[in-house]
Amino acid sequence: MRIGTSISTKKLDDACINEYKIPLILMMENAVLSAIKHLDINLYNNYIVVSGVGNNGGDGLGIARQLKARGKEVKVFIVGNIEKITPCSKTNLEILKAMNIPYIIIDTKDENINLLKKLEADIKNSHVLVDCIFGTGLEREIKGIFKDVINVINENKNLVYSIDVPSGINATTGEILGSCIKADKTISFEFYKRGFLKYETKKYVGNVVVEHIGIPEDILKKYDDNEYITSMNFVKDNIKDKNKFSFKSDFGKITIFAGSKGFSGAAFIASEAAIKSGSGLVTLVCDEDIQDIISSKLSEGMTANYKEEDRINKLIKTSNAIGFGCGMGDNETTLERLQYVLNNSDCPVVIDADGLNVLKNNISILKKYKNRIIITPHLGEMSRLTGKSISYIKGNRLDVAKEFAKENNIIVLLKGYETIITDGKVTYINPTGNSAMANGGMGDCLLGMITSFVSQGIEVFEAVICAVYIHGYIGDILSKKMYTVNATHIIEKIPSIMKKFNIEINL
Ligand SMILES: NC(=O)C1=CN([C@@H]2O[C@H](COP(=O)(O)OP(=O)(O)OC[C@H]3O[C@@H](n4cnc5c(N)ncnc54)[C@H](O)[C@@H]3O)[C@@H](O)[C@H]2O)[C@H](O)CC1
Ligand SMILES: [K+]
Repeated sequence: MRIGTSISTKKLDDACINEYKIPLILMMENAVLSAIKHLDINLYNNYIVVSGVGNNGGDGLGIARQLKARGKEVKVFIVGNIEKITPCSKTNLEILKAMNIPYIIIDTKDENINLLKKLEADIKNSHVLVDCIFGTGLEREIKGIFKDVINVINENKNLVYSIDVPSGINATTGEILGSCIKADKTISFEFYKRGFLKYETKKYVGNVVVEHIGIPEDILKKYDDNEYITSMNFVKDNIKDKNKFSFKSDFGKITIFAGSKGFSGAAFIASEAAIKSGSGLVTLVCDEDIQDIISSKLSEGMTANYKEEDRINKLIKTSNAIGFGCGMGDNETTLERLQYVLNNSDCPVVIDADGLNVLKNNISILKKYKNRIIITPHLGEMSRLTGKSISYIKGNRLDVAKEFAKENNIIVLLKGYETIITDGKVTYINPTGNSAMANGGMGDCLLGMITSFVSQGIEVFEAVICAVYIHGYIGDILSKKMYTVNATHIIEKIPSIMKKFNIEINL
């Protein structure tokens, strides 16, 4: 699914009108019919539509007409300077008049206390309010009567469904411009709006659905911002099929550097996750004093310790992918080991945890190893790497991740709700995963999965995207029945869920 901004929406509109001669009113009607599908008309009978005077308002007037045509009770409020109504909205208003659908204008010029009271009373007698005050055209702080109307809706709300965006959100940045509708559901058109990715907007957007409104694919491609939400089909298309002539070397030989005294669990989880994700040969390199404990648990994996220099050199040279960092310790030795691995390998290297901690004052070393490093920081690690505060990164996650990836020629996976995966040019947002998974070991499991996926012949960037998706997808399935989902629960499920993704494409 594509992510877009107010600017991309405007570009699409212009291209449809000018290049493809598609009249705006036609796209508006497509938007109206798409929205109707999500207004739960089988459940409810009384609707209120609150429209502005822009095209988002026009969508609302069309929705009111279509609801009426389906036998629903509809009351319409139009807020704003009616003289400034856009041509398409005006057309829809004329049709409403002709159909004798009642509407009330709350004009910016008038004294409106009584009308606000009327709105409040009508909301109380309705089932659903459809919010069409502002869409992607919102451009400044909301004040006066607009703010009053939004407050009345928020204070008296029954169910609120917002069209395209909850009125009050800047669709591009996610900034709340003074006041904003708190929607239960947002029915957005063509793009998942970039602004919805900002954590602070989650309480305003509710559930988001994105609907197509008939914009030709050529135009969408032409104005693509290269930012997407990962879809299940993307993952299915990229999971490799195992054919009957395969050998274990075809499915990725990997080495994982992880663990130290007191942190053997991290090493075990990362290695086990890699084995269960389908790597043919997994070797864990760890400190000698934890090697035996891990060996006894890791039935299908091999282990080596740092004293076995020749073996390690061979492993580094022959691996299809290397995972590095979980539970290794934030110290000089870890940094030396990381540099050794990077200097002597030429496969993709996935770096997490202490592998990232030791990089915090040594970022420049990444630049030497073009296009084959994947870092997987959470917000705290990203803050240490970039020197930017956690709150700044939280508010600008997409841009911070993209900039860092571009600057250092690496793939950045910024963990969190809606994990970001970017190489600086193309960006994917992961929609799977949940808070039941927020516990120790989950990052180690993800490192193992990513390293394994990368080793199996899927393009590196795509492999990372798929691993993150499946990791969260398993968590989502398990969390339906489990209050807490641990890394070991995820690991157990990897083979059967991967099969599910794989079978469905081969049916
Ligand atoms: N291709 C598509 O995606 C289509 C989208 N449609 C819908 O159209 C809106 C965007 O419409 P637009 O007319 O550009 O903007 P708005 O309706 O959001 O409102 C603009 C309107 O409001 C005024 N304004 C802006 N900020 C403020 C403010 N803070 N206070 C008061 N007034 C403000 C501005 O001056 C304009 O008058 C999109 O979201 C979709 O819902 C169409 O359906 C066609 C296809
Ligand atoms: K809206």
